[in-house]
Amino acid sequence: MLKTYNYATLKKQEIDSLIARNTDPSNAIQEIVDGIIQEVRTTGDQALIDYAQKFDKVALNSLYLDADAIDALAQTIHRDQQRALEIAFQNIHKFHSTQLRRERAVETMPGVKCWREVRPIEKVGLYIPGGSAVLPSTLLMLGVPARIAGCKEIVVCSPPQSNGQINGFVAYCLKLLKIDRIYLVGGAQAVAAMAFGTESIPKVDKIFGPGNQFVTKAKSTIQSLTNVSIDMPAGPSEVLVIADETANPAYVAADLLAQAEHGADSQAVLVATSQEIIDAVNVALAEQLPALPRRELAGKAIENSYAVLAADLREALAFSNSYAPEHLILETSDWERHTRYILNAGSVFLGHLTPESAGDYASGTNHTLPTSGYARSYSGVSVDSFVKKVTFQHISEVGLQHIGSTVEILAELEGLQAHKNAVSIRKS
Ligand SMILES: NC(=O)c1ccc[n+]([C@@H]2O[C@H](COP(=O)([O-])OP(=O)(O)OC[C@H]3O[C@@H](n4cnc5c(N)ncnc54)[C@H](O)[C@@H]3O)[C@@H](O)[C@H]2O)c1
Ligand SMILES: N[C@H](CO)Cc1c[nH]c[nH+]1
Ligand SMILES: [Zn+2]
Repeated sequence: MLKTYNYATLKKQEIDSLIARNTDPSNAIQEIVDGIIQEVRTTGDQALIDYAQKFDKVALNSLYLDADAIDALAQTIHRDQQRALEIAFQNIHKFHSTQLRRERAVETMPGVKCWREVRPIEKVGLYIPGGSAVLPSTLLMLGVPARIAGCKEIVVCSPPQSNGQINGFVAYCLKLLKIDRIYLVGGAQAVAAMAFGTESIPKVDKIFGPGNQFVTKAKSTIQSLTNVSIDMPAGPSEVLVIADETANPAYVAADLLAQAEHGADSQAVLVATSQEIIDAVNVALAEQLPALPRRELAGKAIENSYAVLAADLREALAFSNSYAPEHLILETSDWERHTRYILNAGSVFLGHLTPESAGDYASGTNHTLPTSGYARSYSGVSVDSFVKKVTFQHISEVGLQHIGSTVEILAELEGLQAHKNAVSIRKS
């Protein structure tokens, strides 16, 4: 049952506390993660083997699986499952391949030509979650844009299963992506291994992928310790559903539960334009929850979530913009008039027949998205995340005549004589 707040009577402080999530007020997660990073830096592979034993309850013989092992595992899945993964792969590929666009060169002054060229990030590390559920779909969401961008080295880490293997679905996705090795390492230790390198695991330039609070904290921490960057903070899943009187309460409840089942720390927020809708969704939640295999996790997430009563869709969107959800669902027939008011959201799902699960798996958009309010400033993963854009310029003799004195004056007013000389010497 979702606890209800009335938007009209909420004070700023109350809104601030409602929209806060996954904070680490006592620094407990930071301390654990700092310890893990330190251990991986000093003892490398041995730390990874020890943590696999401690957290994943596996005694690893090898830290990775190679092409033969991946081939064998990929063959264990059914043809219809292979086909579903292939369709997801193709749709993600179709959507992401439009993202690599060439920009035109610009002549800012006669003879002064500037342009940008796209270059792939050479070495990328992909983290595929595997704690409470193994997510082969995440491998497609990260691997497809990495391949389109042309990244040379793709390092993949995922926690080992209890038999020291990965599942056949992950193996099949590796084959679709033509990746022939996977490291059996999870959690903060996987992030540390890819950030610093170990005897077995290569150091990368950028680390991608979602994960629990340990993974997310490790990603934010390694940025201050290395020159390795990250895609974004992509932590426990969250959804905010806006529903008006046209919404089907059963659909709304199903969408809330779909994200709630990721884990107890997921959030599923309902913003509705009447108390009747909230009541009907609560009834639907009570009907649907008991039938779910992951009802315990989903139930805990629903307990940690809430509903907000808004006067109308504009007010509902005002709350949503403050919350900045990873996923925003507009369960209203009137969505077209309102999309322009959406300012902060990772990925948006419009109308009654667009379940968020479609974006999680197969419609084509990426499911690696900013959480915890970071949708205010970060985009989800795309091909852009895997490339840099390098600027170039060329100045001709005519160009130097046009721009030369401007640069000389600006260098002089900053008191940088050598900068001025670099122009003057070419003019004389
Ligand atoms: N934002 C996104 O784009 C997005 C996408 C997919 C999934 N997700 C989220 O990713 C998360 C995946 O989490 P998960 O736990 O299932 O898998 P995970 O792979 O992120 O974490 C599992 C690992 O966590 C480590 N760990 C577990 N308990 C620990 C402890 N007490 N101390 C230190 N390390 C510990 C272990 O090494 C374990 O291998 C979920 O919260 C899901 O909602 C987010
Ligand atoms: N909803 C998750 C992102 O928060 C992605 C996912 C993978 N599998 C199922 N769902
Ligand atoms: Zn999901």
